[in-house]
Amino acid sequence: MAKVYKFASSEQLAGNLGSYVLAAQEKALSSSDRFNIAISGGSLVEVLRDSLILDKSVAGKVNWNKWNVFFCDERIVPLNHPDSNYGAFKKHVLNNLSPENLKNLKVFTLDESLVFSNAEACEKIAEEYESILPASGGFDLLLLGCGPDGHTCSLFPGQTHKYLLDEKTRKVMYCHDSPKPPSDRITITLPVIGATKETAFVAQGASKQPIMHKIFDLKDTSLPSALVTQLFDKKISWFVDDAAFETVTTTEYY
Ligand SMILES: O=C1O[C@H](COP(=O)(O)O)[C@@H](O)[C@H](O)[C@H]1O
Repeated sequence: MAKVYKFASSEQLAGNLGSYVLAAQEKALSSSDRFNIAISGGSLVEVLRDSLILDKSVAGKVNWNKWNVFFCDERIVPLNHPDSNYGAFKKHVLNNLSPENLKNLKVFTLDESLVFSNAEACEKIAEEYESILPASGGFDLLLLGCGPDGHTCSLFPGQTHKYLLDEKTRKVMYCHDSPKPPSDRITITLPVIGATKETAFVAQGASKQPIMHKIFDLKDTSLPSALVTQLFDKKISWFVDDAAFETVTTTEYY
């Protein structure tokens, strides 16, 4: 069964998510020199700032110099564009770190020189990103968001984007015609999530109530966030707040 951790406030959620990330960091560094983590964009980035920078009980224990940071999905825009997931992470997290913490921190972004070209270039961005993912063992931790339509990473529900969920071998895919702008994106695939040691979703706020009901009460696995939870349940944790989970009645978390 997947685990659901529910909190009354966003501060509590952030602190507990921070402790969860630290535990994954320690576990990884007990057998490796580097901690391989992939993060999402959207609302998650500000939660990361609250967890890893502003929560002082967590901040001092983050071993940034041993982190390899990747992106679960990225929008194909320049890295300084307001829609860039890297750009958001830089603004909210990296810009708040000291030069000492940044020395050996590695952040893996898409190849910006190919941005704003044609579909062929977008495919190339996906191929190149796939080639720089951790070679063996996969990720230690993925941090995922969940959109109001049930998408996670840039895995969207519906027939048009089924090719992304159906992918069995590629690790990174070009997502075209995204229903949420910007239209061109890259995303990790289900095989990558399946090979990851632990995965946490974060969902906060009343706007997430309808989708939480569909994922947990209705168990609508046509929704990528529900599908990921069903497929990899034992390795999945959800960090939610009371507002997002207010209308969820089940305690059977897959
Ligand atoms: O477009 C995206 O949206 C999802 C969900 O974002 P949220 O703001 O609704 O939490 C995000 O996880 C993904 O990385 C991003 O590209």
